[in-house]
Amino acid sequence: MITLKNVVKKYNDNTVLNIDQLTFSQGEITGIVGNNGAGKTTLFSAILDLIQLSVGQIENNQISVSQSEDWKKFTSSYLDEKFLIDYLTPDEYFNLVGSLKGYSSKEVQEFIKGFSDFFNGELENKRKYIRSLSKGNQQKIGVIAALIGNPQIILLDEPFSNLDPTSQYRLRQIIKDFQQKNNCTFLISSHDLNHVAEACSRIVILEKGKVVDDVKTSEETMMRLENYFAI
Ligand SMILES: Nc1ncnc2c1ncn2[C@@H]1O[C@H](COP(=O)(O)OP(=O)(O)OP(=O)(O)O)[C@@H](O)[C@H]1O
Repeated sequence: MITLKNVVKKYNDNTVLNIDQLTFSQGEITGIVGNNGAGKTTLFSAILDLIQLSVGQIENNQISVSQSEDWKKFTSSYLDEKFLIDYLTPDEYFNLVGSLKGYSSKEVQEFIKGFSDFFNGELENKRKYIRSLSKGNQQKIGVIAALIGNPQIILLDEPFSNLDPTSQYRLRQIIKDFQQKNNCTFLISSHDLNHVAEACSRIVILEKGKVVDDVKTSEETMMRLENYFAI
């Protein structure tokens, strides 16, 4: 469970995140939506302790993220390609991530095999360096690497962007299946309302750093999102 209390992030006088109280419970898939600059990436960076808050506190399973590293054992994420190591091949990168989590390369390869449809024959057993792959394929590597090691909390920043439509649908299913199997918590930011409404059990709308809506996904959710964004 992740809890935010009185969280404020300012850059000079510009307040980009301002959340009184927000909780993400175990087993939820929450979609974070909002227009450009709404604060989605800032929220994720704050939860991952990649930026220092101006005010407030964030706890991940009762561990203050800014005061201990213990939450990193059960938390994983992919925000952007800076998370990758571009002079490795995809297999080398997966093995490296696996080894950090105590998995043998055989176990990692076994796990990775389960995503061969998603990789579409372009990533496994290829001698290409990550830096020479397309943005979409780089993104696939980062997202699947984030699933290695049975994490309990997974943050994905715009995981559907850069992916072709077939891969978007496959990723949606991968997320849902992984959550069901492991009862883990996903936080997913996205501009794709359709995928968010379909994959997520809860949707939080951010606007100028504030939570302006927070709903359980239902049949009306898509209409509610369209009404909000079609202003
Ligand atoms: N290092 C920084 N210095 C100053 N302002 C920043 C910095 N990082 C982010 N911001 C500002 O914080 C606000 C929120 O940005 P953020 O990237 O979190 O939005 P977002 O919802 O992820 O947007 P997008 O959908 O465009 O990716 C923006 O106004 C942005 O310009």
